[in-house]
Amino acid sequence: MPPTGALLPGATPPDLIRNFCIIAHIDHGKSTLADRMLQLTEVVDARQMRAQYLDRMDIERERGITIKSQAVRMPWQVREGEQAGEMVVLNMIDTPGHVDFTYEVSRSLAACEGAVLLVDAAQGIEAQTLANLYLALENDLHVIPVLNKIDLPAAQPEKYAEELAHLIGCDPSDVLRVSGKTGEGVAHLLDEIVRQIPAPKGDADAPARAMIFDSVYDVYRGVITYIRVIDGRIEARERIKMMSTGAVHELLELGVISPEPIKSAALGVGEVGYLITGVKDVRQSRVGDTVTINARPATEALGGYSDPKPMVYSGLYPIDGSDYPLLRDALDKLKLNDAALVYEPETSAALGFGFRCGFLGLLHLEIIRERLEREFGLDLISTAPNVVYRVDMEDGAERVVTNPSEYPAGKIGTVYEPVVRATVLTPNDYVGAVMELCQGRRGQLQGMDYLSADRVELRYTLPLAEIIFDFFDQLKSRTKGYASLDYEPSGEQESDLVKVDILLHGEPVDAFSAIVHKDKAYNYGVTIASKLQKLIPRQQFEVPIQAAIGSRVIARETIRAIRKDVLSKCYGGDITRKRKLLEKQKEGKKRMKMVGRVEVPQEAFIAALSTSDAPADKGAKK
Ligand SMILES: Nc1nc2c(ncn2[C@@H]2O[C@H](COP(=O)(O)OP(=O)(O)OP(=O)(O)O)[C@@H](O)[C@H]2O)c(=O)[nH]1
Repeated sequence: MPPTGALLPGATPPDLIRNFCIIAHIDHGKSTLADRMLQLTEVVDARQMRAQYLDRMDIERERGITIKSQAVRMPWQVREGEQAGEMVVLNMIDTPGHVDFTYEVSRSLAACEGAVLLVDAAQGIEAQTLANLYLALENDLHVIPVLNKIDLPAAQPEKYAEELAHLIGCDPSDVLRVSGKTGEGVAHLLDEIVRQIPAPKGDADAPARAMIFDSVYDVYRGVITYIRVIDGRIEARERIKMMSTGAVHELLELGVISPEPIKSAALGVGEVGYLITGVKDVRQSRVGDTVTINARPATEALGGYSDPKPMVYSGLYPIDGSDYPLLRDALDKLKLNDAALVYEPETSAALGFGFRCGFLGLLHLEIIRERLEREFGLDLISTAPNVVYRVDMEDGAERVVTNPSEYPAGKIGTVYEPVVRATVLTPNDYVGAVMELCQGRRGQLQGMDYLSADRVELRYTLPLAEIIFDFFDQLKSRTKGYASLDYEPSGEQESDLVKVDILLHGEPVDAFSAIVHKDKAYNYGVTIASKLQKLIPRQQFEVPIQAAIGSRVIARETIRAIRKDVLSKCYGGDITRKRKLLEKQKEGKKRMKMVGRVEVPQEAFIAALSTSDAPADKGAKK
């Protein structure tokens, strides 16, 4: 239902606009609540409604997570209170909830004046609730505390209202209660959004300034950029300018999403909408950048812009070497929609041609890999993920290492590794288990607070490298699933790191090299060596498998020699049968990779890497 009268896009007075987002821990019901709001405000009618309307990507819907934020304009007629009967425009900005996408969350928040802080009434506050709340407060947002899922038999609204009120310093009676599932309390919440969240303020006469809070590549339209107008007015058919690069673009279309795109002649102060310029790559329309009008440009960009920086690297290789060009094309396509994805060609003696790719985090890696396999039909091997190391050489040179096999030889001075500030929320009973885990991962306790009688917040500094392996799964299993985790980058620290090489018959296998802490080197070496010993078939000569730091061997396994005579079974004189067997053996050899003189089946690499691989961090889901 298109908006009417004074509420047309481009002609809505700021005091009739409310811009808000919903922030929540994963699975606390943000998408479901958003769906109910779409229905109640009648922008989507019941027939069109499908679960999680706003999550457009298939992977998002299947995994139930939100990756790309979207903004929807919802006209709402206030039902109760002083403003009853009045029409207002609510712009809801859906934010991603995972730590990998913190930068996108913070930009979405900056486009709003208020936030609905949604907490599952059966779970209470979780680590991400806190992290998101802090982000919202940093952005000066008005926060409306809301308990969701009050229809659940296990809901404890009294207890958690108390907890929430304590956290944000309000009265427990100010905590709203809704059910995204049944719709209970949602109309009241919309009224409260209008009543509590401040209207946008901006200078309507100033040169235009709009902030980009999302940008999405569309096959048919090119890049669709989501903006929030701060000052002035953006008119359709103007030429716009990106303030970070100075690039000028023709404006092909301007509009709002409600929830399908509706074209508009202009967007004024406080409005949220989209623009299309014909650029083909989201890198030309970056989240956080400021858009202005070329004819009358603003002089100062809005603050807060920063480039996304990859935190985790992994090599991606096609299992079938002839798929390499396909993989390159697929990465080129994904890049159009993902300003944070970086990659460059790399060759591995063991795995052939592939790409070293940089990601924001493990979930990002997993999503990209899954899209490559699913949307482009590729079969891939990914090497164990690693973080970015900085190495100061004794001669004063500095190296940045994104691939363990490029770890410099020679006189190494100091090695630095990235660290994160992690927040773990856990019931009291598991504090010991959590501390043990964090200490085992070289964590340093920074602080500890009781949120309520039985819930504790622990703050740790941890090396990122220790988290990207099974940390999250360990945390969950040691706390019976009760603890939650959130973390953010926090610089780097000096560390006692070494590179462990794995040698087959004296030849290093680059795909298995790893940079690990000195104390863990032995463990890594033994694990990989014994795994390979089981995976590699016997050869015609004895094959030692060694783990080494430099020239010092720290672990060794041996594959004993065997002489495999395939013809021994064919004692008869049938020459065609013999030939067939020899052919078959040749076929088998094609699937082998030669490492020095050793034949290694492709499967051995896959098996060894997939188990030493971080177990797909289930997106911090459960
Ligand atoms: N009983 C009940 N279940 C709900 C309610 N709201 C959401 N759920 C369920 O909770 C689960 C998570 O809901 P989502 O809306 O996908 O959660 P989300 O916060 O959007 O999750 P992410 O997008 O992954 O951050 C789903 O299985 C929903 O069906 C509610 O009010 N009551």
